Amino acid sequence: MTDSFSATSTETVISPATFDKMTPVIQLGFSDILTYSLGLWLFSKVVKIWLSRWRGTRATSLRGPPSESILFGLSGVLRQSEDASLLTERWAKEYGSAFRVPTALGSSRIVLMDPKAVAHFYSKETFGYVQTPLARVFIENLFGRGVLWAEGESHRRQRKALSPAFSNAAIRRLTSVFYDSSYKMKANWDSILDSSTGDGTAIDVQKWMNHISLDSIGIAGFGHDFGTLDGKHPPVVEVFESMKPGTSTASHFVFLLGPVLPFLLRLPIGDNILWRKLHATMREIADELLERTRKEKEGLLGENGAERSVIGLLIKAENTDTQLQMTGEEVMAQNVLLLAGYETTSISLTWALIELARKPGKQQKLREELSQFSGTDPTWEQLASELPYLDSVVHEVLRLHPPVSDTSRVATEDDIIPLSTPVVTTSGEIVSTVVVKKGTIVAAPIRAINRSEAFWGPSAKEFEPERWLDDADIPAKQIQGHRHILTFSDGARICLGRNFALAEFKAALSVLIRNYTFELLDGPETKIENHRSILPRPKVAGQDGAKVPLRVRRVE
Ligand code: HEM
Repeated sequence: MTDSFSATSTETVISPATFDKMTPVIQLGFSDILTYSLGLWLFSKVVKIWLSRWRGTRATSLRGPPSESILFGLSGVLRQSEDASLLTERWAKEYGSAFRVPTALGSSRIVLMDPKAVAHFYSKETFGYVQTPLARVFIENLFGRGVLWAEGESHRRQRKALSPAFSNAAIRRLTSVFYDSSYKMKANWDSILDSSTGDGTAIDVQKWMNHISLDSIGIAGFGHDFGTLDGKHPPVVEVFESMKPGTSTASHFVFLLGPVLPFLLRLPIGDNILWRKLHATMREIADELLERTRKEKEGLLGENGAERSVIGLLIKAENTDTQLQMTGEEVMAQNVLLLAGYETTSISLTWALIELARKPGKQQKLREELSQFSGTDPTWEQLASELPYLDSVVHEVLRLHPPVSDTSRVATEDDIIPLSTPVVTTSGEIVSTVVVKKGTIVAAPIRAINRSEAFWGPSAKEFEPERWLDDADIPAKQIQGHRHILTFSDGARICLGRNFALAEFKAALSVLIRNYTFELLDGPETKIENHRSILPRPKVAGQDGAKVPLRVRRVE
């Protein structure tokens, strides 16, 4: 038998040119990817139609905005829009609180702006509605098969194993970590102010909120000090800073077509390369930190701190309950905490300083509430429940600027979603339930709901912390989630770190506001834009990169 690939066979020696032709994967051009994608999509469409006819039941034919592109539906329009939540809110007014939005390649997704529907949707998280194939590939590529990736029973087990590390007792113990980071930042700012001659000085607050957030999650999450507040520049910061997703044509295509063709995410093109780099860096950090924590558990290292960290507690609990135990791979995949804890909190702190700089009266009101603490810091209990204006400011920032703007899931089975307010279908029928077929993408638009006038009244887009002190019976109270906002999501996947985030947010803000005043350089009307990063960040218009310079003065 001749081996046709053997270079020793004289009849079958393959020339370099022939070899090139035999390795088409390497030569896949953009048009090839598109052609294959369209072929696959057509095939999946035919199968879907065939399956739905075979099953017999019919989905509710919801109304919605018309498509503007055969290839991308309205995905391109939403992506280009400065604030997609305004479009969502407008469509809800026009088509009702459940409507259909055309997406790539003739597909669509159902958007729910109805409280009963949203509560029903979240109540079926991880069983009836699960991460979309695109999100699943993305999460697995980036973090591995941790709690964010898992569904159903596996998700429940991982959550239960992680929960003690986020209990009130655990967060109370971690509060000193948040203060330590905030005071390290203060020492830096004081020396910047000491060396400046003018009336206050311009400081890029976003950079410092990133430092507080990264050092805090390093110590509190993994028992490791990244040292950014001590002037260190660890590789993870470089990777985080270089993340500017969505800027190349290839990444644009992957973003728009990925929801229907998730395999595009596995190709080494566009942002996929960046995400892989981020994954490699996070994996390296998690490896190192876990190794250290394990050694400390075995008493090989004398440092304290690691055993009270989230991962430290997880490792300590290893072997204590076989039902809840995580595999080594699952513990590693909890590196998701690094990104989850870093991005969201630093963005929220930055927005708090921007909003308070826009409204100096409210900044002063907060300072007055905090003035009872001089020479001492609020305890965890005081932060949690004894400072109503601080609590209002924090929740108002989280309502107005949710770092994650929606929850998109795919139905694992046919479902009937109840509505509080009936909607009119394409045939003019009035329905108070929506029949959804298995495989349909359904979304709760967090940002649009949090900022909707229908729920929060005419001042919904304004920064008004006072609304949290007012016990008015507004429609927003029909929304579940954390304190009637969806910023931390809801249901089985509600943010595990929300109490951690709230303690850090409040501790850091209390130090900042007691010690400094903040002003936008060009006045309260300074334009703030979106900067594309892992999650969208604020930036002062015209700045190069995600910079938010504010004039900082010492409180006299
Ligand atoms: C302002 C700060 C934060 C916000 C707005 C926020 C928001 C969210 C949201 C919206 C989700 C749901 C994601 C999804 O279902 O796709 C989530 C999940 C999660 N968050 Fe947070 N988060 C914050 C801070 C934190 C912190 C500090 C940690 C940890 C230290 C953390 C850990 C997690 C984890 C582990 C999950 C996954 C939960 C699960 O899948 O069961 N988060 N967060």
